[in-house]
Amino acid sequence: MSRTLVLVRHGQSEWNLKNLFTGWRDVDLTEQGVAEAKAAGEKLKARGLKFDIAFTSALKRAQRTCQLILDGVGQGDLKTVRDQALNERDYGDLSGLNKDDARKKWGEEQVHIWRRSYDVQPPGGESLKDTGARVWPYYLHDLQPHVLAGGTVLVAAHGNSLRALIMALDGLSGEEVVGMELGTGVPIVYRLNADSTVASKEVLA
Ligand SMILES: O=C(O)[C@H](O)COP(=O)(O)O
Repeated sequence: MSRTLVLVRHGQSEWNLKNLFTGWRDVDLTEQGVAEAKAAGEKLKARGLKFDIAFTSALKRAQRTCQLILDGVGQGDLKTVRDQALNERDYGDLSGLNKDDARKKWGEEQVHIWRRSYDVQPPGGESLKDTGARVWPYYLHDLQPHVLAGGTVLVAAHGNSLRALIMALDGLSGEEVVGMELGTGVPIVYRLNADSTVASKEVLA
């Protein structure tokens, strides 16, 4: 019984590089982002991991990361489910703005609250709580059954959709999640118990 769940934030995107709020805007990976996704595939291959199914978002930076990882582990044709439930948090009116310009306009503290707090919505956008309200049910209904059936499942998604998922998996509070940062292209390997609790977690940094 593998019961393994691998979470990977997409590689660096064009707007990560430009320091712009991205959210649901559909931007591509940079060359560095492609290299990070390939490196994630190599790390997972070195672990001997073989996936039964892959899940990704409706956004191309996550989809390309997913495909590059699958190519890297020699499973380029694996069934991959795309769903916008796994999309990045919707950054609303902040989408497309430069993060440093936003700090100058609204202050460091307000921007940090918008980016990292649990339940404060950025203007016109989703809080992490809102994001979790779509990610967690999707995990429970569509994804977790594959893991509990003994499978090995890849999820290539986004900084905040994965923060919401990890918050629930790790049982973090709204205060604890504020300090959580996910690196681009860094695989996080969970092994679950039969009762769906977490048996182990390893970050392949
Ligand atoms: O949508 C974005 O801008 C990034 O992917 C995540 O941004 P954050 O680190 O500001 O949450």
